[in-house]
Amino acid sequence: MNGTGAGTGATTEQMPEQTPEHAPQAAADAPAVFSVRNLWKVFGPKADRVPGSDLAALSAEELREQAGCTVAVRDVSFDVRQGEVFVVMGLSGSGKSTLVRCLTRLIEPTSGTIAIDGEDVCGMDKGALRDLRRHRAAMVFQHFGLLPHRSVLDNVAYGLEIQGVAKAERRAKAAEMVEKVGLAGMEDRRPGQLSGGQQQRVGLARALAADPEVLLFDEPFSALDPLIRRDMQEEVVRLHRDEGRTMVFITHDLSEALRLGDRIALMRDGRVVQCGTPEEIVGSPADDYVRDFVRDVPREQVLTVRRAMRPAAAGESEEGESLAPTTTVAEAIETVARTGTAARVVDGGRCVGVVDHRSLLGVVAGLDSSRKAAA
Ligand SMILES: Nc1ncnc2c1ncn2[C@@H]1O[C@H](COP(=O)(O)OP(=O)(O)OP(=O)(O)O)[C@@H](O)[C@H]1O
Repeated sequence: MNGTGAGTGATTEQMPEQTPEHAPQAAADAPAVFSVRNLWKVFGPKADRVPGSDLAALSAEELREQAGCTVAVRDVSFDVRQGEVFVVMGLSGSGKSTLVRCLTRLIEPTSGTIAIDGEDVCGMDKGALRDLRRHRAAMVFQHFGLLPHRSVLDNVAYGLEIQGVAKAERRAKAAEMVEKVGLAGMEDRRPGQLSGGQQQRVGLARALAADPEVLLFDEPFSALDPLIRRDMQEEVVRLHRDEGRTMVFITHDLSEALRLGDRIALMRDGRVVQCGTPEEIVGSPADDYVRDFVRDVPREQVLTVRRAMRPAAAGESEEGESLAPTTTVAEAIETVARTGTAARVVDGGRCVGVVDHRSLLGVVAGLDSSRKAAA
């Protein structure tokens, strides 16, 4: 792990377009689907003596030498809210996969609590766990493990087959999902006759066919070339927008996290160093590590006019173009440059502030960083 954000910086070209295609943010007061509290995962002998003890204060290296243990997840707490895309981001080895695998106990947590819809995951027996993984929180892996001799349709129907769904019903459901992920007309092909991106879509359709409450994605697109990867990201955004399904998405790629996430948990050495919206992470980094991580992000493409606005002066709240509070600073710059005047930020029919050349440039230059983004 290189300890800095070097190499993770996003270029302008890679940056998210915060256009209306981006799914609406899940409401901050939406109920939690997953609630994780004080979660630890320690690998190694007698791992359960580590959380909360003096051993936990040792550096990773000391702990490995003295106790033969590795702390992959260290005292992590967060909620995944209904309808949001929750991204877990961090460099290689920071604990992302371990954390997400703990959610459905594909990896057994060492200590802490996990609940799904208020139900204790750690107390589930084998049957309840199977049900959890199949119906409630399905995982989409980087390698989908498609069955090579089966058609696209049968691959998609496979999960339903395991569940004992009758043939006609599962084929009908599978056909619907194949259509949903944009593979209509390819039902009879074998996986080997598909491109990498199309194979990913088959895997996605298979996970969707089980109609899980939450989709868990483990770096599903990291092996794809950039254009196909972009396609698949848009597919995820579209699915999310159409269905509002809750998603947890692991990535080590900052631009992917910013493009997809309603909220991002940024991990370092097993800890969540900051959990917030893309705007909070980029606009109000919690520490130097996060600041370094997001250093190359074009701020104007992530930050919104909420950060740039100032109170309206007399007469200003009735004049000028109106912008939604979710408008990016980049879009607002275009409006202000075109009209040559300040623009109003209007929320629910009420003018909540004004942006002008100066306030917008202040955000681009980072002069706003002492100011917190409005909630
Ligand atoms: N089964 C295991 N036994 C021992 N240590 C493990 C095991 N699995 C993971 N680790 C360690 O836990 C830490 C976190 O690993 P994890 O795979 O969760 O990270 P990650 O952020 O998902 O990395 P990547 O992006 O490379 O997949 C690493 O130091 C890793 O070496």
